[in-house]
Amino acid sequence: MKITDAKVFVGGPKKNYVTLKIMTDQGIYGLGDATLNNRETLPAQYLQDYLVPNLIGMDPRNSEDIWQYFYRGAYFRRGPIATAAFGAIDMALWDIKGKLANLPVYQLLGGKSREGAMVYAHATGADLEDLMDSVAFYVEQGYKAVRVQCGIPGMPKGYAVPEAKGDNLNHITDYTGIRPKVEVWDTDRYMRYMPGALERIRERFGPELKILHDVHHRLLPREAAAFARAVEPVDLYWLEDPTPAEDQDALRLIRQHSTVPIAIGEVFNSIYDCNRLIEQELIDFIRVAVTYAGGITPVRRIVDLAGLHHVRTGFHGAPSHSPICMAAQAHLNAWAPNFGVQEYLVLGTPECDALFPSEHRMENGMVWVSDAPGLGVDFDESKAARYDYVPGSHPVVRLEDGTMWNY
Ligand SMILES: O=C(O)[C@@H](O)[C@H](O)[C@H](O)CO
Ligand SMILES: [Mg+2]
Repeated sequence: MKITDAKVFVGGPKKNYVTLKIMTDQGIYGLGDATLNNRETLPAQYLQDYLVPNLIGMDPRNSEDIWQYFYRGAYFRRGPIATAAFGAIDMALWDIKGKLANLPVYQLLGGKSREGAMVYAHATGADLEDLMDSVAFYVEQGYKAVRVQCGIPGMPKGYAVPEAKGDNLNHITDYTGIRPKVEVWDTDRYMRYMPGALERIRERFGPELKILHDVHHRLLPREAAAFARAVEPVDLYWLEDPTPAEDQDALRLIRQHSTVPIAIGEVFNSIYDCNRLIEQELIDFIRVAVTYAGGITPVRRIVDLAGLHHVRTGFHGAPSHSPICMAAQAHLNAWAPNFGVQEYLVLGTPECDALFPSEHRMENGMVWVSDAPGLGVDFDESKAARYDYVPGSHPVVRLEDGTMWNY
């Protein structure tokens, strides 16, 4: 069996999805997602210029060797542009493998450990009252877990939250131009306000709701330890990205002062970003994405390593991932013995569903994986032609005096 060709598409409904389609001499094709949020053209270019020409003629069944060939073959290792491109290839090869075997990918991983996989929604609010409405909206739809973020009084231009009340959809990446919007951050205001706000959410929604909160890497280690201690009474499901991702030792200080579960990893792109945190049991949830971390092959290894150390999965699911990445994660979630939760934002516009037809379903706060062979997502090329690349950007954040800070 041989790969005969591969095509890269960039575009989508209000998104720049990077979709890879690998064709074979047996008529079977595979699909992968290389969307690197707000830098989408770069993995596309890497695929087109280097990886696709080398793929042609390879046996698509050898997904492990192909992954190693590109990873080691690059000489310069890791980095999200490369791993997003490798990730798309790897997803497409698992898709082909499943179609060849006439089995859904979760069967190739070891079958189902559960039926539905719990997801968490993003509730956001310009202020706490607005956030409460947003949480109620998701609870009414049956979500069991909700991430909560709201504006901080006195802090201008928010915190990855809407500026206007009632605008509760998460659209962090802005497609009105290449120059990022600037948010303003004030740690003191956040530290004073947010623990009490989280307690009010717990009081209003009761003990059952799983409440998650994302700090977006903005606290220094001592501040994060103090914050984690302050939110202990809230009984959070997780506290996400409390400190800048590069300083892994920062998490040790948090551990010494609090038992709040820590989730990290959405900006990681290899097992080498995860292994110390997992082995030293400094985290409770690993948040890699199948696209950014290089595909199903390496992420399965991360999941197995995590399982040895009681670390559960909580894969990234921001709207920048196409339905193909979300499908790959749905298969891993169905299998993983140490599954925790899956982040889920409403992608399912009619336009997106038409471009990526599938039988994967979201109901009652759970994802129900498709039983179709392979990843179970198709791609309608005839509809892809109507979407072009639209320059966009992720916001940046500065302190009030102008100092650049961590998003
Ligand atoms: O946990 C999340 O989904 C967020 O941290 C987003 O990934 C981030 O704002 C990038 O848009
Ligand atoms: Mg996050």
